[in-house]
Amino acid sequence: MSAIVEVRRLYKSFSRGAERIDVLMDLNVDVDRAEFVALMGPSGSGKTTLLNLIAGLDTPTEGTIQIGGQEISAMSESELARWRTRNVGFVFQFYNLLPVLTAYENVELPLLLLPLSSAQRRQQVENALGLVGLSDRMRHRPGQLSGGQCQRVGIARAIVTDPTIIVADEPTGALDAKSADDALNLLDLLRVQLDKTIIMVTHDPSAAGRAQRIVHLEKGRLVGAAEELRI
Ligand SMILES: Nc1ncnc2c1ncn2[C@@H]1O[C@H](COP(=O)(O)OP(=O)(O)OP(=O)(O)O)[C@@H](O)[C@H]1O
Repeated sequence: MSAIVEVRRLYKSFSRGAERIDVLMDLNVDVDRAEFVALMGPSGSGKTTLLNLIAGLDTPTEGTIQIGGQEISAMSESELARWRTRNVGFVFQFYNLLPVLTAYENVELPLLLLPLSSAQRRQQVENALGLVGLSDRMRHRPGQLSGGQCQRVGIARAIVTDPTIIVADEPTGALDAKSADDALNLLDLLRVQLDKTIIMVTHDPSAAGRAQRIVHLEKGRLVGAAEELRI
């Protein structure tokens, strides 16, 4: 297996007025292709910050991040935005669906940024909604769907562009046990059937247990080092 995500000597600080907050310090981590990794750690340990950096939503203070051989830490903001559109699928705790759009239209949204015909878009949206078992709910709006179904729409939207990696921030945080299980089964299906690499932040040990590897962060550093770093 080759690493698809390579994080090297990563530092991230934020400034608040004159104060500097060091959030991530000297982080090294690899994630393999088609690996499902859970990121755990106390509140404020830097999990979301790391996830955002890997997803190209923010840039490091120091260090490098390579994804699929591309050094995203060296990209300009517009390059990064273009890269994100094609390479990252996002799954959120509260789904982030637009309430006025149908399930179909919500899943179609990321495709509108790509040069595709409407027939190609339709095929990709129908495939993604089929994969999450919602072919019969395409015309429903989020308000007409359960929380579990909304998250399945969110997962369909994350996969519809056929991204390199899927990042999920507390994807089961708002779900009951059965819906959480369904969502985790789906994420695992994306890994097994479509070779997707999944990085999930979670506080829930049972959700984390569904990943192949758990990476623990504490005060901006990885704990449990050696075998977790795999470099
Ligand atoms: N844009 C920002 N500006 C200033 N400080 C920030 C910013 N983003 C995050 N931080 C700080 O960085 C630290 C880590 O935040 P982060 O959200 O990554 O933690 P987390 O481990 O995901 O926490 P939680 O489990 O509570 O979501 C916190 O102290 C937070 O206040």
